Amino acid sequence: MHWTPEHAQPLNQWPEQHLDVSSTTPSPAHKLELPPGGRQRCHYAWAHDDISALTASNLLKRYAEKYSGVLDSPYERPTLGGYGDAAFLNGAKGDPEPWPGPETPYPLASLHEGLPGTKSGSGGGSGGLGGSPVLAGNLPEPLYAGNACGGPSAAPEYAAGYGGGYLAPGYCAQTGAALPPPPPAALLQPPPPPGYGPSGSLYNYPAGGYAAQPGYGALPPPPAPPPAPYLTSGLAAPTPLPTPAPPRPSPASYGFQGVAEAGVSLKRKATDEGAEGRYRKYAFEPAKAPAADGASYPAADNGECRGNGFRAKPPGAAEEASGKYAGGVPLKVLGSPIYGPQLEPFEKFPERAPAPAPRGGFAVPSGEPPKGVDQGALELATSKMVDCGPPVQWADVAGQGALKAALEEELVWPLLRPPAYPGSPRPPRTVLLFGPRGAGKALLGRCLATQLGATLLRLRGGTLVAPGAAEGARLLQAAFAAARCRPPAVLLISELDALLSARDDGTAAAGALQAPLLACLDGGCGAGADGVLVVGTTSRPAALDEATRRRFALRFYVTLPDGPARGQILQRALAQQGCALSERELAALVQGTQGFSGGELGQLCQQAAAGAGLPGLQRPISYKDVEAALAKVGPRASPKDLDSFVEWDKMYGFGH
Ligand SMILES: Nc1ncnc2c1ncn2[C@@H]1O[C@H](COP(=O)(O)OP(=O)(O)OP(=O)(O)O)[C@@H](O)[C@H]1O
Ligand SMILES: [Mg+2]
Repeated sequence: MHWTPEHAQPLNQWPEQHLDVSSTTPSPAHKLELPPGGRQRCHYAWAHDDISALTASNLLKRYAEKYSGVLDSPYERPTLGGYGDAAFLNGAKGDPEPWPGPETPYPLASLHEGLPGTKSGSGGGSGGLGGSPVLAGNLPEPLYAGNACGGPSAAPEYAAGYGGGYLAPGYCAQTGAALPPPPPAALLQPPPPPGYGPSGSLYNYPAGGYAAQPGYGALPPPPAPPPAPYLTSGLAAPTPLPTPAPPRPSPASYGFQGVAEAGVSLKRKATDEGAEGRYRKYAFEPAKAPAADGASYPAADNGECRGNGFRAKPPGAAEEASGKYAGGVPLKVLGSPIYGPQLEPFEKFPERAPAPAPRGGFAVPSGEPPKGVDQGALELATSKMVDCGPPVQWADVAGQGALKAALEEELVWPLLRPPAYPGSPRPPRTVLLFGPRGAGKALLGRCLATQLGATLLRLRGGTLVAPGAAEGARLLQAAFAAARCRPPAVLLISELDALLSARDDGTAAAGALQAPLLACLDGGCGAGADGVLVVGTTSRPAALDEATRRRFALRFYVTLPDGPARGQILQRALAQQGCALSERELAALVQGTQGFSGGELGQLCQQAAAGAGLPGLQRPISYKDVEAALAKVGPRASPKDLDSFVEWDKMYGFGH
């Protein structure tokens, strides 16, 4: 029999049409056995016990010819998802269990294997990853086992059926004596075509997933086809190999599979520096503008004060940034380059570009001035509390990778995303950041405002307490009202503890502001106050009573910077002073500043500058100046303090 065009059926049709391998008519008994809808099985069963060895041998030949036709036809590699519909195993579609016939069904795998573009022991045209036992052997176990075939792995079946003899054991039991002697083992297990073999780059999937596929385009042109020893009649092998599947876009998420499979929380995977992929954006980037604590920022509310990156680019900002940091010490501990989009706002957006429309659950239609709020206090709050500082990106915060990831995942994304379904839980509107002084709590609050595209309003507990309880309460209410007027808004209340309990300085109003604060938190962040996020910060979390604590839906510990983060903060701070230390000096400095907060590191550099006579610009800061400053500036948080933060975090914090 020769191949004719009719043999060139698409792969997805041949099981229907060519699995009917019976050369005999089914007996009535067989017809009786027909299970409903089990046509495939029955065809197979007829062939099972009716055909002779000779017929089987002919069939083998015939199949080989048909395959040669199939191989000439255009080949399309189905996607993995296609397995669901085309799952065949031992001729039984969609049935993971072997056919329960009286004898073992013919394992057609012995015919199919080694043929590119066919699926072992199956039809359905699924010549995908699991189709070839050669490939299957290279697949990581979970991937292959997870396909829709659901049956026993093809590789063992192949070995048993194919390696054990030319025909399947089930068949040999009947008429084995009549069969010709099996060909040599080398012929029975032909070498796989190039690209399909264990070392082929095309399907040689690493255990870790799909990372870094070189792409099909990089493959060399397929060489001459291998001989076809599996064709007993000596038929010529199909000349061209099937055209390799078109380049498959390698999804970025593939690289992440390993992490997910490891069963580790993604946010914990956010290593601080040098993190690849998605967390790369958390890598520290020298600031484009001094990120001083907010008090120094102009308070004018000219409509450009959203910390969202849409402010006008200051003239020469880019040049200044590059020039300023060009002389910086190249530091090995520095993270990988910042994630692209995070860098863009300054450079890309035109002057006075409109602020992005509030999105998701953080959106409110309008900022109507709330009734009953003192108009004077509202104006005061608006003019004095709105922070017009530069935007702070995640990369502007050195270290704190896990915390940044947690804030983004548990706060920013839920606030920005629209609710998944009506009635889905409201995203949190309050977050407490606690930790040693200068650890970067306020910096993170500003960063949150930037990420949310929100107006930032800042107030300090100490400032509210100073003028007395009544005035403090009035300002507090005005601040919440001003935030509600300008949604989306982030209201950053530093030194929260000052409002709650008597302090060492014996301020009279301390404690008296607790009730107004709770009322504002309930009203300002309750059901009717969409579009406002309250960020409270404190270095004395133990001063918070339960009522206040409960008002903050999320509570995160802001730790002191670790070594690499200290190096980054120091390098930036020193670069701002025109100082470039050698790598060795910087490493020594990092070592010597253990326990310093970010704020204290900034003070250290200022002290060094003062020692060098700056800003009189007598000479650049040297390592000796910094060393001398170390004698004057030291860490304030004691190990005992740090322990108490850890304890409080364990009891009331959310961990990260
Ligand atoms: N991780 C950091 N990366 C870069 N700069 C930092 C970091 N942590 C702190 N700083 C800098 O240290 C200074 C103090 O930070 P910040 O005001 O955010 O600390 P804080 O935790 O709010 O302190 P406090 O408890 O006194 O209010 C700021 O200039 C800030 O830019
Ligand atoms: Mg602060």
